[in-house]
Amino acid sequence: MNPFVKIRRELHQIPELGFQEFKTQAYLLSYIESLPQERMTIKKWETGLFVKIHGLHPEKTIGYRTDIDGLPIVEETNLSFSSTHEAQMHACGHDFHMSITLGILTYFVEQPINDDLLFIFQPAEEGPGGAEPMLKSEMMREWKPDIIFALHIAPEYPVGTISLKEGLLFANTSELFIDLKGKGGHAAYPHQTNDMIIAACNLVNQLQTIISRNVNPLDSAVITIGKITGGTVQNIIAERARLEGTIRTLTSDSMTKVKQRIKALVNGIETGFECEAKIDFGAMYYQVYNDEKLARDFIEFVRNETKYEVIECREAMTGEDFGYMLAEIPGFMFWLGVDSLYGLHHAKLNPNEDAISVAIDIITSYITIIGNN
Ligand SMILES: CC(=O)N[C@@H](CCC[C@H](N)C(=O)O)C(=O)O
Repeated sequence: MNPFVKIRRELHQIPELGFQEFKTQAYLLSYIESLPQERMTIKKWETGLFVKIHGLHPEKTIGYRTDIDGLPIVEETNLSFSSTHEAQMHACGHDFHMSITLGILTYFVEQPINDDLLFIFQPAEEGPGGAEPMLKSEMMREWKPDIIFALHIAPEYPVGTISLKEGLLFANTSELFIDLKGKGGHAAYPHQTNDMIIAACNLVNQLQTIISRNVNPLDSAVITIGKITGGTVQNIIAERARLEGTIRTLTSDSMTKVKQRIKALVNGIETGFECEAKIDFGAMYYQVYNDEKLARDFIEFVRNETKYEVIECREAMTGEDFGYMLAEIPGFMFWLGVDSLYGLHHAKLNPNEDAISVAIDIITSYITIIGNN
């Protein structure tokens, strides 16, 4: 078996949520420390890592970033190497991202190039966000790369295909948490209460009118409420309800507008249902904006210099805190085709492992060219 497929399977078994990636960090460290250390410096950052491979005649530093966290999902793949952590799963491909990164790192330990390489193992991409604090860290100040790139698995594309575009690739995001508190009571006496289940249901419907009636239809925005909790038992009118969701917009102006409208509608719910509401916009991620020249050069490189296929895609409403790194360092992100019937964040996501060697092949060839010039 390809050693990086084996590594992927081992990492797949130990998914951990943001800033709790202790076993993951230990696994990564133990592998990286087993490689020859002469040209390598490793620094821990929270539950992540910075690993520098010193070049032969460095003129610049090339950065490559992987995320390392999992999601709170009960895995349903039935794979022999399914998650051993209860209700946690690598359902966004970060196990792939990590094993590919270790494959690239290993290659350049064995075959050094002129430039320095910085590998960034970043915690908490799914939330609350590790990229922004990592970017502000002492280590990043000292080792800041001159260019940086990363990939994300794409279940909808076949293996052997990558996909990207110049400019905007992923949306701006903001988490959304709304707590409602009213007067609960006996299920048979609704007139003596103000039911937070009814208030929450109304609010969920009203929130969608922001997308259909407040955002310019030629722009794009999404509000998803992914979780509702409230009440205690079937015959008690609920005193509390909580909505948890996320907002996605293609522009920061739309994000500001959507948030203003959410506040207005929540105020309306407070008045209409005689309750109290608290809004928390949680973590925000800046859009992923690919440097136009670097993305174009990479597209031409894969198209002309490799046996793989490039699809020039449209932007997506996914979010990625790698956007913060791209806002400060020129670079790009691309999608890696992994051909899974089930998509990202699905309990049955099962990416094709042949994509691991495809990614290692493309990226090591690309870095060899740009890192020896
Ligand atoms: C690639 C991907 O799926 N990223 C996540 C990022 C989540 C950001 C944040 N926790 C939020 O929910 O807004 C995504 O859901 O797009």
